[in-house]
Amino acid sequence: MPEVAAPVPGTTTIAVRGSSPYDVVVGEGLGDRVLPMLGADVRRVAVLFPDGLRALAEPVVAALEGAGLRVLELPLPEGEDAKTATVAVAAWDALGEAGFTRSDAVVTVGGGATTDMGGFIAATWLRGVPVVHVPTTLLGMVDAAVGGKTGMNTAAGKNLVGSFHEPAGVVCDLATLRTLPRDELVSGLGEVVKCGFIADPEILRLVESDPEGAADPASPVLAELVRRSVQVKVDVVVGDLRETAGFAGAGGHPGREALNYGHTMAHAIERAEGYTMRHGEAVAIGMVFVAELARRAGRLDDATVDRHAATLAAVGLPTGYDGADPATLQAAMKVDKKSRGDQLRFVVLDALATPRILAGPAEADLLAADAAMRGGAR
Ligand SMILES: NC(=O)c1ccc[n+]([C@@H]2O[C@H](COP(=O)([O-])OP(=O)(O)OC[C@H]3O[C@@H](n4cnc5c(N)ncnc54)[C@H](O)[C@@H]3O)[C@@H](O)[C@H]2O)c1
Ligand SMILES: O=C(O)C(=O)C[C@@H](O)[C@H](O)[C@H](O)COP(=O)(O)O
Ligand SMILES: [Zn+2]
Repeated sequence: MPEVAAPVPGTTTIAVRGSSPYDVVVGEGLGDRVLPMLGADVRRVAVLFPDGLRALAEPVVAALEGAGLRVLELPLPEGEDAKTATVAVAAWDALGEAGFTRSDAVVTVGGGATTDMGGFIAATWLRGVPVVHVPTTLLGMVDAAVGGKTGMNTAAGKNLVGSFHEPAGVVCDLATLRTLPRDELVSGLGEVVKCGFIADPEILRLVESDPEGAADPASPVLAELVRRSVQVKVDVVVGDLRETAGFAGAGGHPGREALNYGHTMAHAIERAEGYTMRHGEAVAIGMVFVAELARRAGRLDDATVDRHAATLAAVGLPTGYDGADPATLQAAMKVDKKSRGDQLRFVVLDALATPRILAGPAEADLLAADAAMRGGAR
């Protein structure tokens, strides 16, 4: 039985109390927290990481080997290049060759692309083996590693193949953010700001009052933003893991779909740009677009709409896009998972922290919001 690690001072544990409960720990120097999360029966672990992040994966590998587990290292391509069927097949082949069984597990070390793909491989191997995520980007910590959405892209679009597979635990070691390039950290702030708009306005206040601290891995402001954003995500997913509440009409709140705020347009832009734009940057633009759409549809007040671009720009996120034409973006949005038949469905705000669904918006409103998006700063 692995020993339970003593709490490190300054470490926060956020319990995810769903049908498969697990903890998200946030703090510094948490390398020893992975082992106890794996469970007592695990004999062998596949550690998946982008090849360029070997230095961050090695201490995790050493800790597992030091505890007597056998480790299979599986390097993945960088970033979005990992989220392909070819990479999934190669990983399944490697697990098969090594004879991985249900007493074995997966650990991911990397950004959201790595946790998405590693989570998908864990979800599909033998119909599901345990996975512990060690996110090393801000975006991975506050969003991708938590909540069990896993997946990859196909030629038709972003995240179109995947599954819900909750992790056995998530270790957010803030020390890993020190090597993260600033642009990647700022990209993660796109999802942080999203959490502020859909659920926790204190996040917006913290970002607006100290945008420098928000982007500084050594700042207590960033640590507080991580804790608050994880809490937002946890609160949403425990109520609607499989994203079905929006259709049950749960008091108008769209359930897990709320976390998709800004993502309908973001995923369309990412696809149009061949996945070269960072996800959090695309989400920032997507939120500006959908706030404008909500204004045009008479759903959201001017001050809250304008706050989107102001807050995002304060941390250096883009607020406009003038690439692919409106028809191309609209066609890409049609394959979004929120669509039903030919009808586009968007998460909009009716007020701050009041996410709701806007189904089948008027074509004139879509075009006006698109035009407004093209006027923003990149
Ligand atoms: N499953 C979900 O709920 C969910 C939520 C949000 C986003 N996502 C997905 O997450 C992905 C984006 O994740 P991301 O923004 O973390 O990007 P990413 O995983 O592509 O990582 C960005 C880059 O940073 C590098 N990197 C990671 N950690 C580092 C570190 N500590 N030091 C130096 N370099 C480091 C990576 O190798 C990569 O090159 C997208 O595919 C998105 O769809 C999933
Ligand atoms: O966890 C969720 O649910 C989210 O929607 C979080 C998003 O930030 C994330 O980008 C997610 O992968 C998008 O989901 P998708 O179902 O539109 O692929
Ligand atoms: Zn996202």
